[in-house]
Amino acid sequence: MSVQEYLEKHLLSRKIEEAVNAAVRAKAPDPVLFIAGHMRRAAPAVITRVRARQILDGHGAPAVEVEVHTNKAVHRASAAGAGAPEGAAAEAAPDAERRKILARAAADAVRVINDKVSEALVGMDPQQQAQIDQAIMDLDKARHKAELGANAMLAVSIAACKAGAAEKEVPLYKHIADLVGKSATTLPVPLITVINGGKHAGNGLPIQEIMILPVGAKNFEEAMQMGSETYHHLKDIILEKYGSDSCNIGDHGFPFGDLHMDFNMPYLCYLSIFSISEGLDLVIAAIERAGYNGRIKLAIDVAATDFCIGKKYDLEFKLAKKSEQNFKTADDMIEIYSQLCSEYPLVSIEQPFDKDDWEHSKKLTTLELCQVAGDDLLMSDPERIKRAVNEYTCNALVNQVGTVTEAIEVVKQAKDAHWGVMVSHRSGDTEDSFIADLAVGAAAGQIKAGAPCRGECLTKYNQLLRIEGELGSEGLYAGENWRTASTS
Ligand SMILES: C=C(OP(=O)(O)O)C(=O)O
Repeated sequence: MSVQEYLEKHLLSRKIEEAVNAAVRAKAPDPVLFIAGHMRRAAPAVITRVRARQILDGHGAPAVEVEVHTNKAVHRASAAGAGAPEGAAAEAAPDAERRKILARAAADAVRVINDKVSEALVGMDPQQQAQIDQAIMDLDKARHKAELGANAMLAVSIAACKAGAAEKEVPLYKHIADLVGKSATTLPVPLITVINGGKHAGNGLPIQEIMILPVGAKNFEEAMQMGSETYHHLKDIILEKYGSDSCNIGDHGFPFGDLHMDFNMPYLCYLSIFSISEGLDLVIAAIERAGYNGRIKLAIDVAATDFCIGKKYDLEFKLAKKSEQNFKTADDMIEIYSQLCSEYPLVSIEQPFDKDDWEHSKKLTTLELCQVAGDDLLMSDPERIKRAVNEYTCNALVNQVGTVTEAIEVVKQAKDAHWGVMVSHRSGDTEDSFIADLAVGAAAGQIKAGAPCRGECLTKYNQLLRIEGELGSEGLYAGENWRTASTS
């Protein structure tokens, strides 16, 4: 592009004139410096380099942090987990060894970003998210995100998205809404995890999460207040019923409790419960004690892929002693879910069957008992979503995906099918709060970001509190419309 073309493209001749007029009006003592400052701000931002480093995520595992530099500022992002997919070797390795494998993967991703990704993105306009994401994907196409790793790619994409928002001088959620083609005024209902089980905790509970949804709150701030009160009542109930050993994560993250274990334990990983209804009973008791009966609903993430053996579901997969009666068929599981939906205010079930069990997921969805959200089943993969939409295999999307553009595409796909959209964190996430802005920008209606405790979870909820404050009377809490907010 010639200098003349560049000036014309960015309307710089007019901006030079404006800068000169402003210098005259301000009686600038040094007009050249004044005009230069003006023009630096008026010049379009371009990416000048991309830098990556290794950090630790919420599991204390190696993760990749990325900085996108423009001629104006530096924008930082990170995503949970190592740079590359963990692969069978890492999955099978003992924890300490796994850390080494993940560190090597993260180091590889850092090298690729500093070298190849930086070179590919230099000179690009940070507002052109789709082009940036395409350039990242093109680098890794042949390897299906194996070279960079999905999480490292996501970190680059998010950092670029933040740079795009800064260049437009709008909040991040507004920039995302522009990319989606929506207005950004809907605050999501938080699905707040209050009990962890499955592979995420050391108790006997087979399912991964029990969550509360304060749908009866008047706004997001009240929703978080209701959620955190209930969470702390739950702690008291657990202490009364099972004793202090049951709250087994200390304030400072030590996994077996420390002197501070009476306060603010991150997740309620008590050792003594085994059944889903036992967990739900505790949460219902906490909701009642907090005085929010009827205003808080329940959700579960079964993460059933983790305990599907052959075609059966081992509800005692973490127990040494097993009984045949707790080895359930998929049809038994449908019975269990139907029973739970009739006995509790259970409004959402995530990943109720194995990742490839399309048939039973469809059977459950068709019963219309509650929202059925696909996580492993869909893998945020447009082809799998298309099939699920056609076959009505589920009716909500859990969104965890490779680049911002891909996330937006699958959200649109889900919206077009009139599905619910749940923007989700990763377990052991980093302190990046991007998904809060994504949930508002994409008008998802639902966000799942963990307990009302621990920095990596709170950073998302706190960002939503800021956004609600910023939107003022324009902000609308999804509340009872949490399933349909994304489709309006
Ligand atoms: C948050 C989740 O956990 P993970 O990051 O382990 O998939 C989930 O399964 O929804």
